[in-house]
Amino acid sequence: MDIVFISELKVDTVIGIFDWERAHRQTVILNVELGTDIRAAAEHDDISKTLNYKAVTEALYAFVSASELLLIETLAERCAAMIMTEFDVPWLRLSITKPGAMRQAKDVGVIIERGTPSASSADLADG
Ligand SMILES: Nc1nc2c(c(=O)[nH]1)N=C([C@H](O)[C@@H](O)CO)CN2
Repeated sequence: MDIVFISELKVDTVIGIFDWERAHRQTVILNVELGTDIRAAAEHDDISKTLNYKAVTEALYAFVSASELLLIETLAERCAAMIMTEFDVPWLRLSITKPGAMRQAKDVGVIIERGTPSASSADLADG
């Protein structure tokens, strides 16, 4: 399995359990690794044969920006479901951090992995 990734996507959104957090947008940072197979795109040098990171980034940005959730857990699950459904991704690892949420810590957040890493027929043939 190959991976297309998006690193340190910054989005301002309404997120948090406290009253003040409902009134001010805060920055969250997302990192996403998307399971895919890049070989057909590489062979044909063709964007239509791969997972277009521009399309995923724009969809993720719009989704997070429009959300108004309490927990980063909920946001992570919903982002994962959206990406897997809309982009037909069989496996992903996604982290969301909320820098500055805890002044004692540089960063806090969650990391989730969802789906099953796919082995292509070529992988299986490679042994
Ligand atoms: N596991 C979590 N813990 C906490 C969350 C969260 O979303 N997941 N959120 C908060 C507050 O909103 C916090 O960010 C404010 O400082 C606290 N703990």
